[in-house]
Amino acid sequence: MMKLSEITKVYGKGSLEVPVLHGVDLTIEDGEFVAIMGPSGSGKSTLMNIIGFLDYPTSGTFELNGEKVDSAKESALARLRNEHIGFVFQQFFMFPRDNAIKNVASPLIYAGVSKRERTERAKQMLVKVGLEDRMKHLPNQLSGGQKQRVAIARALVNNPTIILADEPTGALDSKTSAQIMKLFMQLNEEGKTVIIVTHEEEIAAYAKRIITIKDGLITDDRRVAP
Ligand SMILES: Nc1ncnc2c1ncn2[C@@H]1O[C@H](COP(=O)(O)OP(=O)(O)OP(=O)(O)O)[C@@H](O)[C@H]1O
Repeated sequence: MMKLSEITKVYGKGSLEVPVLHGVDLTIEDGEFVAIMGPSGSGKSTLMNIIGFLDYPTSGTFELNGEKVDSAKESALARLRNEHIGFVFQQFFMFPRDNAIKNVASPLIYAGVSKRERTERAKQMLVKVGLEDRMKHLPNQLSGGQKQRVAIARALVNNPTIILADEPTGALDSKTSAQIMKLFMQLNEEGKTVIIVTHEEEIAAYAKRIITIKDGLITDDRRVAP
C-alpha cells in the first residue's frame, strides 16, 4: 500500500521557484488499477516521479507498506525502486543495438543476476507479453506496439509489485493502444498494482479508479464500476 499525505513539490529556488504539487493526499492499495488524468502541466509526471521514487517531495509524508520513505537516502530510494517498481514510458527507451532479450534482461545486470538466468527470465517475460516470435529482433525491427511490449516485459523482469506507466500509449495508434491496455488489465488481474498517467479518456477507461489532478491538487477520485 502507498500512502501519500500532504505532498508538495516546488521546483527551483528563490525567485525561480515553481510550485507544482500543493498538498496531495492519495492512498493506493495493492492490486489497484489507477489512471491519473489531468491537463498538461497539472503535475501528473511530477506525482508519478514521486510515487516511483525517482524524485523527492518538497514536504509531506510518503509511506510504502507502512514504512516511511519520504526522507530515505538516495541509495535506499534506488533499492525501493528496483524492488517495487517497473517503469513504462511513452518513448520506450531501448538500447538500439540490443535485441529484445537483451533489452528485457538489462535491469537484471544491476541486480547481479547471472547471464544464463537473465536470458531465461527475459525469455519468459517476452512470452508473457506475446512476443515469443520476436525475441531476437532489434528495436528498429519491431513495430511501436511490439516495442512497448518489450518495454513492459523489461518492467516486469524484476518481478515488481507496482507497474508505473507514463503515457504508455502516447506514441501508438488506437488499435495498438487497446492491445497494450488489455495487457495492463491482464497484469492487474494477475495481482500487479498498475498506475498509468494519461490525458486520454479512452485509455483511462481501462482502469478501475480514475484520479483527476488540476493545478497540483486532486480534484476528482472515482472508482469505475466493473
Ligand atoms: N525540473 C523542473 N524544474 C522546473 N519546473 C518543472 C520541472 N519539471 C516540471 N516543471 C513544471 O512543473 C509543472 C508540472 O509539470 P508535469 O510534467 O508534472 O506536468 P504534467 O501534468 O505531467 O504535464 P504533461 O501532461 O504536459 O506531461 C509544469 O509547469 C512544468 O513546467
